[in-house]
Amino acid sequence: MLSVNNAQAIILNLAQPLDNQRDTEVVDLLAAFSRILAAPVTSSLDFPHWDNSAMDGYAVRYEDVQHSSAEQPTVLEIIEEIPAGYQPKSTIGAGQAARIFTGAVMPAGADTVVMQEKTRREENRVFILAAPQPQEFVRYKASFYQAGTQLLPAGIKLNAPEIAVLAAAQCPQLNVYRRPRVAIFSTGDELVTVNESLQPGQIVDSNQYALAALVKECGAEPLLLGIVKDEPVALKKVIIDAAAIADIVLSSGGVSVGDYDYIDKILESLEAKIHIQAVNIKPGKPLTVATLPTDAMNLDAMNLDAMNRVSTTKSRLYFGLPGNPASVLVTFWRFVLPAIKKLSGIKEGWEPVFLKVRSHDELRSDGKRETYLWGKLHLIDGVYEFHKAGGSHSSGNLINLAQTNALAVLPVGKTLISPQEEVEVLQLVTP
Ligand SMILES: Nc1nc2c(c(=O)[nH]1)N[C@H]1C(S)=C(S)[C@@H](COP(=O)(O)OP(=O)(O)OC[C@H]3O[C@@H](n4cnc5c(N)ncnc54)[C@H](O)[C@@H]3O)O[C@H]1N2
Ligand code: MOO
Ligand SMILES: [Mg+2]
Repeated sequence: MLSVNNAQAIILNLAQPLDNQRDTEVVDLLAAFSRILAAPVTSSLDFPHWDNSAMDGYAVRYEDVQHSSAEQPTVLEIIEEIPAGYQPKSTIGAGQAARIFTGAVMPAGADTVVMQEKTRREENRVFILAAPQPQEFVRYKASFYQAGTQLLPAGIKLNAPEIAVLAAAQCPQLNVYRRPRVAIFSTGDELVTVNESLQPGQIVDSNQYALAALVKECGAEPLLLGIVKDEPVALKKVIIDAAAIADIVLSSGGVSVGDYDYIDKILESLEAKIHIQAVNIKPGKPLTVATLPTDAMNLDAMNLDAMNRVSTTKSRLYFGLPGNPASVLVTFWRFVLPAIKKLSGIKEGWEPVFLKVRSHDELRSDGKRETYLWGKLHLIDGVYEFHKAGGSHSSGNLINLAQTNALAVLPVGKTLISPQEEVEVLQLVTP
């Protein structure tokens, strides 16, 4: 059976980034938070914009003060006071200084700032009580960034530091990738919505909610197509509809070997190319990954409103996730999330990041499949420790996944991780 790593490689190869021309939109700076920059940004401003002081003190000529000490202070005449936001008028000559404040423009002639604490003031004279370093406490024009060079590259996520940089560079609007559109539907005759009363044999379609939340969490737009019966005609229609409006299609259920598991057969009838049908992972083994040829499905003939057509790419990535609720979450985190990241325009860092931590509990697997156990990372004296969730780790049990934030991984062949032993974990929620 296909290993988890090989499955990940196949999926990342299939996921193609949005187009950096067509699949973009212009948004205001504040709305750009957590979006993906679609075009590099260059500024015509230097940073700092001009030489300025890093301290409250005195702007001096280094050559005047280089031999100063508490015993033999240098005495300078103060010829100007320069607060922040003020353009200095005079040039500092031999034996002269300017009173200056943090962030204020350096006056011509001065090359060094002496911090206030190393001076003594007597009316319009200042006593320099210690020799500074040459150019000390001057933040030189363009020493942080040079105008005309690249300020930010395309394909990065705009977090608080990038938003601040863009504000400083006076970029009120940004060109970002549009959010990837992810169609979601659930399959199963036993499923009802949260509002419907449960009849014998029925359960609530929790997967749709789980997937909607996961898709939102990674910055994509969920398109909810509801519950579809285990019925080939209805399933075929929803797959065609989903492919017409989304970049990625996610279904849950119907991918195993049961008589009512139709997904793979319908994909074949739509001339989809099935790349993966099973992965050596627990939970989540019967995972289907396919590409849907949009032209073969005759989407154009469906007379869809051009605005509803989201992409001119020749195929859609389809994930038929296994129906068990724990399998849906685990396969999303392990396989779908990297694909959405790559599609979203992010340039790198698509793969999941594993941390090596200490396990608080004994972790067991039959060693046959790469096994994921859910639990919580606790910080103990600054070191992360994995605490396995109590209760059943059946893929049908959703309840004890609540309030977890990590998945511990037991590789194939590993049947036991003892308490205090090291384990690799996938961190799910940033603490
Ligand atoms: N003979 C075999 N049977 C099964 C195998 C196998 O290899 N041979 N694999 C098992 C594994 S592993 C998994 S995982 C499941 C996958 O099943 P399907 O993808 O076909 O999903 P369903 O049969 O439709 O449902 C499975 C299970 O999940 C519940 N479910 C389905 N959808 C939802 C939903 N939207 N919200 C909440 N719960 C849902 C459903 O009621 C079933 O209990 O196959 C095993 N069988
Ligand atoms: O692979 Mo299934 O998700 O173990 O139950
Ligand atoms: Mg089934």
